[in-house]
Amino acid sequence: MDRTRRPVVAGNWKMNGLAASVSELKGIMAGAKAVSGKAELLVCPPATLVASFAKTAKGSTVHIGGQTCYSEASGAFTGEISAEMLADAGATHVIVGHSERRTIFKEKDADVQKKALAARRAGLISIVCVGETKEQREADRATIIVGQQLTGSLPEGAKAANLIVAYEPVWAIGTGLTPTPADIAEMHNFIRERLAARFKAEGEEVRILYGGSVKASNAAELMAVRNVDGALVGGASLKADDFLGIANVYA
Ligand SMILES: O=C(CO)COP(=O)(O)O
Repeated sequence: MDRTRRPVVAGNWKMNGLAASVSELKGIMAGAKAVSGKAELLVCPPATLVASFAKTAKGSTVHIGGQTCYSEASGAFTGEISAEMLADAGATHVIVGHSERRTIFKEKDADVQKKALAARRAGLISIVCVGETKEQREADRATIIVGQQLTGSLPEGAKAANLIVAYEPVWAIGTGLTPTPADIAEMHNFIRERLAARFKAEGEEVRILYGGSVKASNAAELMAVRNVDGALVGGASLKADDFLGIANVYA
């Protein structure tokens, strides 16, 4: 397993979770001790829970993040939440450019890049998501698409301390399907090369997460792939036991 970079196991709760879900966060905090020192744990609940979760997790080894942010710091943008607001609520990270944001909310690479820059302005670490659709992979265009997304979405001058990349093939999200370890290795190596070409030494240090149907039963195999520096987990992050089953790969 590649341990030159500190792994991150991140949970993206998507539009799931109510106040009572703090019990799952507490369960994650209790189990986090086994992996602390070896991997970073991050929970990204819906925006309504960021402040309370950050308060609950304060002093623990579990970080709290947002799932998106707007590029402006404040103003007449009804319904939006800025990176500064997430930071003020206690978040340390924010996911940007998730495929659901790109598809359902029509976010373009340029929007994602602005959000990543906003995250940096606010002192947050951005997790920039990229990934191809099934049709694009079948047409042998997966690396072309991911290359374009990286070019358009990553902020200039990124440092490993404020950027994480997540490779999430759209067809693997919530489907139970995953690429083969060989396909993941090929894509993560490609992303690493692009990061190194653009950000030089910093690009070698940026963590590259894999996301898409990660669960406890496949985590060991997927996390063992070269240049896979952790996981971005959807469905299996909602229950503490499931999430810890993945994180424990690094225990
Ligand atoms: O979209 C994801 C994480 O951001 C992955 O979701 P699943 O783990 O449910 O496939």
